[in-house]
Amino acid sequence: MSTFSFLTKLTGYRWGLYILNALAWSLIYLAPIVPGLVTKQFFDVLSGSAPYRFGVWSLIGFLMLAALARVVLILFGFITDVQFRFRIGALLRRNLLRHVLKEPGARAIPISPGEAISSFRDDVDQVEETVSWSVDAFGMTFFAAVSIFILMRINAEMTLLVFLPLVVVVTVAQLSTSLLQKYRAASREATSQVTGAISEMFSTVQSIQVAGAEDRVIGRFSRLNDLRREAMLKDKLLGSALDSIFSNTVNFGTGLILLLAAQSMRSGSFTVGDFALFVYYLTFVMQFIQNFGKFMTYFKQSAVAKDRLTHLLQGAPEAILTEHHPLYLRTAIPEAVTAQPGEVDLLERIEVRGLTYRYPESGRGIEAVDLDLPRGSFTVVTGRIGSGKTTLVRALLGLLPIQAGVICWNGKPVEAPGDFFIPPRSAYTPQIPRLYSDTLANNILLGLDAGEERLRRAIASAVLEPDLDRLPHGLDTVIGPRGVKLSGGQAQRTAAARMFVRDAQLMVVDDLSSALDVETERKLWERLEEERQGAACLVVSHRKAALARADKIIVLRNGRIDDTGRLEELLQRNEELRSLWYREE
Ligand SMILES: Nc1ncnc2c1ncn2[C@@H]1O[C@H](COP(=O)(O)OP(=O)(O)OP(=O)(O)O)[C@@H](O)[C@H]1O
Repeated sequence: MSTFSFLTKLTGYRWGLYILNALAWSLIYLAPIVPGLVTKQFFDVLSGSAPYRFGVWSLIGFLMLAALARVVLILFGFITDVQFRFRIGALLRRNLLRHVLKEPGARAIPISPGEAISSFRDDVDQVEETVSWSVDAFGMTFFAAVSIFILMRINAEMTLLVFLPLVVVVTVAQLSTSLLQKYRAASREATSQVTGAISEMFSTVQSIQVAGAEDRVIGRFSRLNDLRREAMLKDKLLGSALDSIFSNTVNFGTGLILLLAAQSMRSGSFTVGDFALFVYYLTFVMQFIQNFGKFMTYFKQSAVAKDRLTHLLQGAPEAILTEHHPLYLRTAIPEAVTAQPGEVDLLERIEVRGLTYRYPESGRGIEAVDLDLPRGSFTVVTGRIGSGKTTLVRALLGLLPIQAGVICWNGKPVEAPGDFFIPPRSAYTPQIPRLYSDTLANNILLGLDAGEERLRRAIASAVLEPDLDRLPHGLDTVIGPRGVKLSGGQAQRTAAARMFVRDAQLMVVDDLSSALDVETERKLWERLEEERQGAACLVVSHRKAALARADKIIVLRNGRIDDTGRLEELLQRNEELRSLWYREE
């Protein structure tokens, strides 16, 4: 999509407001035409070149009125401008965020969070700025056309001399914009790198300290800042050089006009009023030239911004960015519709055939995995480190975009696993849980309206009660980055409680071994058995307590199924399982 059609589609979100805005700004830019003519009349009256029609005070009154009208118009123009640009900026951010949230977890954003924040903030601002400046371009062009017409009628030769610099400036700007575009992209990139580095440093403070890497990290940060300074300097220098060319070319034109006007006035072909009109309009023409150049620069810069925003889409159609959706600025945002237990198709059986996902970066992952998860089953996926266990559960749940294979729920193919495998159909305890700076209860519920009893049951199933007693405010203790820091095991059990409270029909648990000692693990599986009410469990584990309980064990090796069966059979015939089992011992 070209930058022009991108901006047009975005503008189309609020055509009415845009037209109102363009109208307001066109009037604001056209407004000086009237005081210009009044000024001309004023001087012609004073110098006796025009008949005395209005008194001097009426002329002053006209000028005041024109100024007042312009002030009111500018006020109106600012209101329409702010209303319009806020809406298109918000739409762009909304569409991007929605796309990011819909992507499978592993593909959410192709850059660091810091860089993504930069892009959401600066690139969207840039696009907003360009669309907003387009109305100024219209207004200024109208003004230029009308004033040229009036001035040409007075003195065509001099008028050309006023507008000649314009052609020069526009040409220079056009020639240098590709260079400016390059510098702008480099400076944005360098800024993102710095923001990204800050975000990485803050999130890994402990690792940096443990590794004694402070000096190296600061050194790298300093190098990134140097690169940014260089890139910003080039960008700003070229921008300012262009600005200065714009204004000085016009100043040069002004000088020429003054010389020519003096000569014609002496010869009597040019009145004082004409002179006043030329000088008066010239100020605005200067503004037009500078601002038009600025608009063209913005336009080029928004091409860079658009490319960076498109990069965040990771190959999805660009049209996503400009899709029209409600923003709910004045009305309440509708509640998200989530299915309740009992409203979804009750699980009978999940069948997975040929599930394949290979990480593009390493070429490793899983290949042609088949899986059957009947209602009430307890399936354990096991294998060595790196055999593909996590990849398998994440691909099944739609957290990785599967490259081949089909997943069926009760015989019906699941089109978008990421949207489908959510509570109350499924719930998941990942290997590395994320906790938020909020109370323990809110971390478990995450907005779910579950009631005290269900929450207590989930905590018991996750064997989290002993930890609860030790927290200063129990369930109301603030945990996470800004609160009490939980141990790795406690964090994982909190994540398990988060899964249990959702009463899902498929429960997926990725390796709880670091969260549980042998005794606690036994308790957890026992309580799960009592509470799960027929839910199917898919558990990644190499621990005996889980393997011994499994209806079926799936042994993965190098991303493929090595064998499947019950523990006793596999211990007899599968070398891989035997080595895992006895290593545990
Ligand atoms: N983000 C990634 N990018 C590239 N390769 C990856 C990525 N994540 C995992 N892999 C590779 O894919 C393979 C399977 O990884 P996976 O995490 O599924 O193994 P696992 O059996 O769950 O290991 P563990 O027991 O350590 O959890 C490994 O060889 C790993 O190196």
